[in-house]
Amino acid sequence: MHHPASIDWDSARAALFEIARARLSPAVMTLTVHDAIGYVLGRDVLSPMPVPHYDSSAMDGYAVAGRSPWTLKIPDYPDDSTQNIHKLTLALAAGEATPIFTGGLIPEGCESIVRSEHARLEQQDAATLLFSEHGEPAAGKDIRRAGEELDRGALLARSGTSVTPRLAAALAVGGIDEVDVYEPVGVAVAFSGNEVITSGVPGPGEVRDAFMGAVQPMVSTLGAQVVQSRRLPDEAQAFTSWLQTTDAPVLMVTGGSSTSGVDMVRDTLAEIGATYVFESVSVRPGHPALAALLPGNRILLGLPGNPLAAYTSLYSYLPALLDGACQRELRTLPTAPLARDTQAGRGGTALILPCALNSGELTPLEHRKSHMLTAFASADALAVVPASGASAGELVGYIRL
Ligand SMILES: Nc1nc2c(c(=O)[nH]1)N[C@H]1C(S)=C(S)[C@@H](COP(=O)(O)OP(=O)(O)OC[C@H]3O[C@@H](n4cnc5c(N)ncnc54)[C@H](O)[C@@H]3O)O[C@H]1N2
Ligand code: MOO
Repeated sequence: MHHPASIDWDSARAALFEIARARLSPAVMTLTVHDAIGYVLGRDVLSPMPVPHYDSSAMDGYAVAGRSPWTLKIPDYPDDSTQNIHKLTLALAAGEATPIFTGGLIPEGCESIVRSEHARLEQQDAATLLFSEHGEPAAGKDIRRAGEELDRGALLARSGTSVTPRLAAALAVGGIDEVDVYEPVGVAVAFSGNEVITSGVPGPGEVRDAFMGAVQPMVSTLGAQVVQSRRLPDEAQAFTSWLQTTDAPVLMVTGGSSTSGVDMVRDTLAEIGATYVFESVSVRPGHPALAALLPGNRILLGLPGNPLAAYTSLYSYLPALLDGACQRELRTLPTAPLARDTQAGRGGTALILPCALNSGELTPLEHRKSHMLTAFASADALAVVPASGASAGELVGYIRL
C-alpha cells in the first residue's frame, strides 16, 4: 500500500497559499461601500481628501481671536431648524468671538475655542462680552485640524482587506461611494458516503449527514461562495466525471480521502492528471486531508469523512487558499496560553483541538475525537498544538470560530 508523504500543518497551509496565489485570480467588481461589506477589497483605497477634511471645533462654545474679553458676534441663524448651521461663520478680528458647535467650520481669524461650560457672558451697553472662567485658552485649543488623521491620497484601506461594517463606516467618512472588491471564490462541493442519510434518525451502519447545509454557510463565513453542492456515490467513475466536468476554481470533496486504499479520491487523481499540493498532513484529526492542482488551474481540497476532521481541515486550509487567491499575506494565527498540559497527537503529530476561550485561555473540550461534533459545536476556537505538545501556560496559535 502506498503511504502518502505527510507535511506539517504550517507547510500545508503555506503550499496551498502559494498555489492559490499563482493559479487563482478572482475577478474584481465595483460595489457601493455598504454592499461591499463581507467582500475583500481588490484594490487599494486612497483617501480623496484629507481626513478630517476641514478645521472644525471639537466642542460646543465660542470661536475666539486674540485675548479676552471678547466681543460676541452672532451670525444670522436661519429660522428653519433643519438648515446646516455648521457652515455659518463670521470672520474674527482680535478681541472677537462667535458661537460655534462641535463640528462647526473654524472661522477665519479664530485661534482657539472656549467651551460653553467655561464661558461667561456679560452685557455691556450694546455689546455682549465673553469671558473665560478657565483662563486664556491655549492657541489651537479644541480645534481639530484638517488632515490630522490622514493626508489627501493616503492609504485608507489596502487591497486584500475584508470590508467590515467598521471599515465601511471609515470609508464613508472618507467620502468614498464605491470600492473594487474580489468576486468571491466559487467552491463546488461534493459529499460522498453511501452510508449517509439526510433526514431522520439513522440506524446502525448509517450516519446522518454532518455536512450538507452547514458547509455552505461556513464557506461563506470564511469568504468564499458555494456555487454547487451535490452528493456523490462512492464510486470512482462518478467522482472522476465530477472532477473533469466541474467548472469552479475550487472543488471540495468530503470523505473518500483515506489512505487505506479502499477510498476513491486518491486513485482517481493520478488518472485525471492532477498533481498533489499536499497528500497528507501531520495533524490529528485530519491527517488524510489533501489538496491537488487539477487541470484548468482548479484546486481540489479533499476533506476527510470523519466530521470533526473535515471541519478542522476546512478551517485550516480554505482561509490559506483564499489569502493566496486574494493576493494578500498568509494570515498568522493569534496566540493564547493553554489552560492545561496537552500531549501531541498519536504518532507525534500536531493536534487541532476544539477549545473554550475564557479570560484569554484556551481550555480543550471533551468529546473531540474525529467522529464527534459536540465539542466543535460549542467551541470558541480551534487550538493548534505543535507536534512537541504544549504545557499549561504555553502560547499556542488558534483559529477563532
Ligand atoms: N486503514 C485505515 N483506515 C482509516 C485511516 C487510515 O489511515 N487507515 N484513517 C482514518 C482517518 S484518520 C479518517 S479521518 C478517515 C478518513 O476517511 P475518508 O475520508 O476516506 O472518509 P470515509 O471513509 O468516507 O468516512 C469516514 C467516516 O466519516 C463518516 N462520514 C462520511 N461522510 C459523512 C457525512 N456526510 N456525515 C457524517 N459522517 C460522515 C463515515 O460514515 C465514516 O464513519 O479514515 C479513517 N480510517
Ligand atoms: O485524522 Mo482522522 O482525520 O483522525 O479523523
